[in-house]
Amino acid sequence: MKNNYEVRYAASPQDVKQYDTTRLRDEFLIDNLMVPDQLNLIYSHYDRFITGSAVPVNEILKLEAIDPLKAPYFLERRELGIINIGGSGTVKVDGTNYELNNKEALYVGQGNKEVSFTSASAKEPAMFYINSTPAHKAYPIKKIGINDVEVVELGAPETANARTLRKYIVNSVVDVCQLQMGMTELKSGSVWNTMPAHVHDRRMEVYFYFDVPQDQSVCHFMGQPQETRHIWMQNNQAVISPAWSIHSGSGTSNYTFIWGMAGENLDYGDMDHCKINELK
Ligand SMILES: O=C[C@H](O)[C@@H](O)CC(=O)C(=O)O
Ligand SMILES: [Zn+2]
Repeated sequence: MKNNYEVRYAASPQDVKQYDTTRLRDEFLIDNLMVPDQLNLIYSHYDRFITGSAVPVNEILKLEAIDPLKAPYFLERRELGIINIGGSGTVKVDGTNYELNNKEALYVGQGNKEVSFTSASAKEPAMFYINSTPAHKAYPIKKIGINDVEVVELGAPETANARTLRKYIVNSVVDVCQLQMGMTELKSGSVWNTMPAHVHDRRMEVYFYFDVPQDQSVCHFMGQPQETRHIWMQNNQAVISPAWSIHSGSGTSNYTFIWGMAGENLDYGDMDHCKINELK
């Protein structure tokens, strides 16, 4: 089965100011992830960042070189990060199997030719979330288990932003060209992520919201700090955050999200924080 893909162009903040709800969602919201037996990819012109998912149920899903890459295979000039948010599954890279349980990750460096995805059980399929960025060097494949991540506790219950941040694919854990990925889990009773908000004009970012309880939702905030907009996000949806945009959210309950970044540097802490009482 062929990989499905969609291309999204980059937009200037001056243009985005004029967007209505539909246009904002068309440009930035990704709402076709985690579809059973499909491998779906969204190619963004922001840092040529690809967001995708593979949910193998009855089929083996293979990562293919989509047309915009003009490459013989997907990773010819790219690196790849995968985090499994479903049941146990396997990522096979050039003949070697890597088992990924729930919330385990795999970094696959440039130059690997064949990548495929399978689930251990069709009843509880693996749900592979995928990020990929251009790469200039071939770094080794590395599995990142739950004990390999760097953990940071952030926020407080009083400000409804108590959360655990887990850095999976950052350069202190695995050698990478430009991709960074991690997961942030909101504590029960806390709803705000990335507040105080920040921007990093050096890097774009994609947020993927999951483990959102049934009938609950997350309101994602984007835009320049003094010109914000919001997008209501449902479970298993992602949103592209341009380098000029804040990326923060508030839920009607707690939830978890995966963040992925790419761009100019690998310094996770390089952010320009926005004063909460100056946001508009
Ligand atoms: O640049 C860093 C990213 O926006 C996220 O890692 C922030 C985040 O998960 C949080 O504060 O909750
Ligand atoms: Zn950020």
